[in-house]
Amino acid sequence: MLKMQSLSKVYRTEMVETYALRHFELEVRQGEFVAVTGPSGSGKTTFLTIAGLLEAFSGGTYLLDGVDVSHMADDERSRIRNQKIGFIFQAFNLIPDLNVLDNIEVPLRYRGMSGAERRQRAADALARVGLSARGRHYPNELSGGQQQRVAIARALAGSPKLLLADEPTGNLDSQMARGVMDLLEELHLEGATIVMVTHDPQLAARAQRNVHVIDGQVVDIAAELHLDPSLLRQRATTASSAT
Ligand SMILES: Nc1ncnc2c1ncn2[C@@H]1O[C@H](COP(=O)(O)OP(=O)(O)OP(=O)(O)O)[C@@H](O)[C@H]1O
Repeated sequence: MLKMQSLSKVYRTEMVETYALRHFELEVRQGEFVAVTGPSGSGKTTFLTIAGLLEAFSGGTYLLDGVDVSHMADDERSRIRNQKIGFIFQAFNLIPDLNVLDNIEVPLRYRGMSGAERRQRAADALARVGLSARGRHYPNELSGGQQQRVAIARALAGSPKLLLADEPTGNLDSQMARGVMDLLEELHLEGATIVMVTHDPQLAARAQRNVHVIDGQVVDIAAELHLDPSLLRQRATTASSAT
């Protein structure tokens, strides 16, 4: 699904060059749930913005779903981003003046769908995250955990090939964070490919595989858990019955 080879990203100002990523190597297979961890400033967000085609990189190769996006023009890159990628951010990024269903529809406007199809997909995605009754509510009428579920529904509505999450539970208390992690685990068991950046080792432990980044490089992919789906399902059940 995602393959980065010797990827580098340099931020240049007049005085300083910062290598945010250097010889960055990562492969994520379809259906994997990968957590990317590492200290502050190690390059995790830079990796995620490049993986999500939000930012260009300086060198190396990036294959997304078999397509080499390394030298792509900006408009083509945005087209692929809208088609293939769903984003979940720490700050939810919902639009306060739009109700929940309208928020979920926003990215679908770039997919050339009819209004009826957009509404149907938004309703289906909202049902998937268990919030059908909240479609006409506004974001400030929802709890933080519910807002993040809406943001996940928005990411899912376009049926993305790849879900990218940046500290998805960073603004939530521990109970709500558990609910959001349960949902991500369920989506993974249903076949979603998820890459999640997190500071939190406990959250990372719930992913299928951990990738550690230090100083812009992947340093430890030996910490893989390689759990089979039945074990993951068992773990998800235990986690949700504990809440
Ligand atoms: N726009 C920018 N201009 C210059 N340097 C940048 C820019 N964005 C990031 N950097 C630098 O690149 C490096 C990696 O930053 P990045 O935000 O990817 O780290 P991170 O691991 O996500 O950190 P955190 O966990 O604190 O969010 C840091 O040294 C940072 O200062």
